[in-house]
Amino acid sequence: METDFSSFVLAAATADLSDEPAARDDADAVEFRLDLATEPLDALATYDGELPLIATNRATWEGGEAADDAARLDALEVAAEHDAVGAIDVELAALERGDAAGVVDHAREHGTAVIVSTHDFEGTPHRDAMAETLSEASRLGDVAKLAVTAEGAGDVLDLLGATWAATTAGETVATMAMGEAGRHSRAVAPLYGSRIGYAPVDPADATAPGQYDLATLAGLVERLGDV
Ligand SMILES: O=C1C[C@@](O)(C(=O)O)C[C@@H](O)[C@@H]1O
Repeated sequence: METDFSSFVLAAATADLSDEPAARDDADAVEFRLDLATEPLDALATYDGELPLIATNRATWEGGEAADDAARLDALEVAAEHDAVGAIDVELAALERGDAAGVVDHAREHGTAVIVSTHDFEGTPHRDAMAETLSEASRLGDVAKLAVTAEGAGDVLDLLGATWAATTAGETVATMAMGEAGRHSRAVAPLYGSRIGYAPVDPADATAPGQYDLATLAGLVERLGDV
């Protein structure tokens, strides 16, 4: 069933679907990193957990481990057909290169939401550039996701500003600043409109720099949301 991103979705990010029972108390979904898993399609085929899945098969050129070939996108298509998969994640760069349009169409035919993502592992782009990236991604998918690398609090402010501006313009976005300086963005970005947070069940299994563990992020988001 298509995942609804009209309110915040906390995703337990993992390469191992056997994490799902441990994530149930705190997460709304599981992000299954196919690129980090062994035999991911077998794991998907036998998945019988309660939480809906977000299927991601991140290419090496975007910080993941999947080879840049047709098999990467084929696996995402297979994932999109699975009932438990409520959303797939496709890189904006793959869509701009013209590789991934078929995956998006396929997901839509199967009632699966599409997250269009961009990662900057070097820094935080200028606010105008972030705004442009988010609006282009939201034109192509259901959620526009932008993960940047913050070097200081100013970078986080820029990201939060871009998040709020996009949200008030009617875009559905998910944003986070990677790295130590950006860590708190993961807790506060939902207050500015970010609709997805990612956290590993076990901090040793982080899928990006600066992530909180799942229970910590769930607690922070909940308490900040109460104000
Ligand atoms: O794109 C994202 C966001 C992320 O990079 C993060 O910073 O939490 C973690 C990834 O697993 C996920 O696919």
